Amino acid sequence: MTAQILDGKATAAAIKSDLTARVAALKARGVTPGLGTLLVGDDPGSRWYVNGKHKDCAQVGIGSIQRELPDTATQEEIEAVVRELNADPACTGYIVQLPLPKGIDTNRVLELMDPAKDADGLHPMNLGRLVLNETGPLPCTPQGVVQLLRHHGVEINGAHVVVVGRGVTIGRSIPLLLTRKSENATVTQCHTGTRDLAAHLKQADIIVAAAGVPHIVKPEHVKPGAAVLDVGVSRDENGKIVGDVHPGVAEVAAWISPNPGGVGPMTRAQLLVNVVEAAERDAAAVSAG
Ligand SMILES: Nc1nc(=O)c2c([nH]1)NC[C@@H]1CN(c3ccc(C(=O)N[C@@H](CCC(=O)O)C(=O)O)cc3)C=[N+]21
Repeated sequence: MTAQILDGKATAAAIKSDLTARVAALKARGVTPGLGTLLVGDDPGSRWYVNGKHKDCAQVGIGSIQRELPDTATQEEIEAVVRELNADPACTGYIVQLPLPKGIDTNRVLELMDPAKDADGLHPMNLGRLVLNETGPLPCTPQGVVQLLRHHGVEINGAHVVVVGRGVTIGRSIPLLLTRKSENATVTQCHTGTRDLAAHLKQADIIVAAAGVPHIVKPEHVKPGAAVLDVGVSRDENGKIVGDVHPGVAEVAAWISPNPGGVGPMTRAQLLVNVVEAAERDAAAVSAG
């Protein structure tokens, strides 16, 4: 058996085509969504990601506001730019590219962001809204995983999902999304304190591998017919991506997300969704008010 591909590139393209129409409708009402990014320092990887986000914006008609600071920037200088983005009417949503340089209090920066402009869905207010089943921006990588499964018709309702990892970008919040009534999954969260990871993985209908440990999910861990999502991004000595999922898993699973070409493009698409939905909420409030 060879697994079917959970094609993140194609799914992200479909989402972007839907967004293009919604952005045009917003513009017709006089609202232009604009994504801001704040990049601190010049890590080539971070710069590549940020540039990719602005390319995506150009494709769907979203405006771009690019802010940069040197890696010597102080806490105060970073916070000053955050305040400017909060106040800038052209910036309807933004992200502070992570990680920030050593010595910067990242949580203090993130908490200063206007939650209504939080394109990452990682502001404590928005994570709290998710817990309370209120509407708001959703964390991009977890929502990208959910959309990738939905788009390919993989049954989430009633499925047993095993998440490997408890990092802030996905592991900690994906169980919140998957256990909503609209998804209705049963979730087991595994992490470095888990006693028998292999036994948990073997029970899974869906595996979300987000540990950042190369090839931690091996073919013998996977129940035949499972769906396996590879969220891990490690690099080998040539800079090539090595995921959390061993390539041999494709012979056991029914569905597998390639890496690259799986969850990464979906994360980027969801960022645009958050920006457009925030602008749509604003536009609706203006019409109502
Ligand atoms: N505030 C903030 N928000 C983020 O969302 C955020 C961040 N900081 N810091 C860094 C991580 C990383 N990240 C990725 C997004 C897209 C791909 C992506 O599209 N990857 C492609 C290509 C990968 C390649 O070839 O190098 C793929 O998977 O096909 C990867 C990684 C967002 N991040």
